[in-house]
Amino acid sequence: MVQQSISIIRVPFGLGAGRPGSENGPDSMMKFGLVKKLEGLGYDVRADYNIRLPEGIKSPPGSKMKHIEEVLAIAALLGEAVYESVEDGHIPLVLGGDHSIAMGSLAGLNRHYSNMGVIWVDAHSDLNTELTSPSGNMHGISLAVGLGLSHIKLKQIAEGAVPLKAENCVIIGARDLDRDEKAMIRSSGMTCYTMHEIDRLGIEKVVQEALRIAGNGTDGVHLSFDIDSVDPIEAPGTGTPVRGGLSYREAHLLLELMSESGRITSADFVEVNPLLDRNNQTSKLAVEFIGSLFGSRIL
Ligand SMILES: NC(=[NH2+])NCCC[C@H](N)C(=O)O
Ligand SMILES: [Mn+2]
Ligand SMILES: [Mn+2]
Repeated sequence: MVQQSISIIRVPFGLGAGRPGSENGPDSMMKFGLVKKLEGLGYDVRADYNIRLPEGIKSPPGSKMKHIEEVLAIAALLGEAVYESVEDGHIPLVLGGDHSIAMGSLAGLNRHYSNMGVIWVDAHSDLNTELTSPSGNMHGISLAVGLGLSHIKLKQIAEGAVPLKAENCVIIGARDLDRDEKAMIRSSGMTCYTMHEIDRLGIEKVVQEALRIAGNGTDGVHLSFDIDSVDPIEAPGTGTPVRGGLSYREAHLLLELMSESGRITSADFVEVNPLLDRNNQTSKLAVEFIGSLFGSRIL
């Protein structure tokens, strides 16, 4: 990380997911010592943003994509908060909430950075569009929105935001891709390290390559970390778990390497669902992982 002050942005919003609970993620991560952990690592921590849905926003029933108005309202408010905090010189740390909120992070950051790279750590690719989504859940389209592949554009969320360049985007940890998402990955020119590549190359090589690709010629690198990238044995508290994910150590090493690189300029931690968790294992794990991203080490 390049700066010394972190702005925690809580987004207690879960309507982009198919099942409730991720709206409790931010409070749960805060409860399990996130601020203390970051302060212990030497950061000045502020947690003054809490992004809530304004009253009266409700999508009309019957549309294919569910809760689209709510998702867009949250994204606009989050975009403002992220932009403000990065302009003020803080590192934005966005706590979800479901992964649809990443649209807001990407849009807001895009107003500050002129050419941003993105590393998307996820069991999924979130590259459906409103035309291809099998579920109608908005958390499955957020990266597509970032890349300008959806009808929803970043510039409707934050004025002046331009789409990400696919060649600066990298997915790590994918193992559950819908048919049209696979085609999208192939045709878009982005890089996707599925679990297969992680098995073959090792997580260290994959992360070094990802940092090189997302960092090449870019003026910022955003990490969007979906906790379902991690194996459900370690992270059961999430709405769309998929077996065969990152091990506990692989996830830590990934974040330690990102920290060491000094290239990550903002992050989302999303899809922690305390309602589905076992003894708060997943919330506690997320706090540990955020620690690794911000410099916590074994020795
Ligand atoms: N952020 C997530 N957990 N996304 C899960 C997406 C699952 C599936 N691909 C869909 O479009 O509905
Ligand atoms: Mn996701
Ligand atoms: Mn996911």
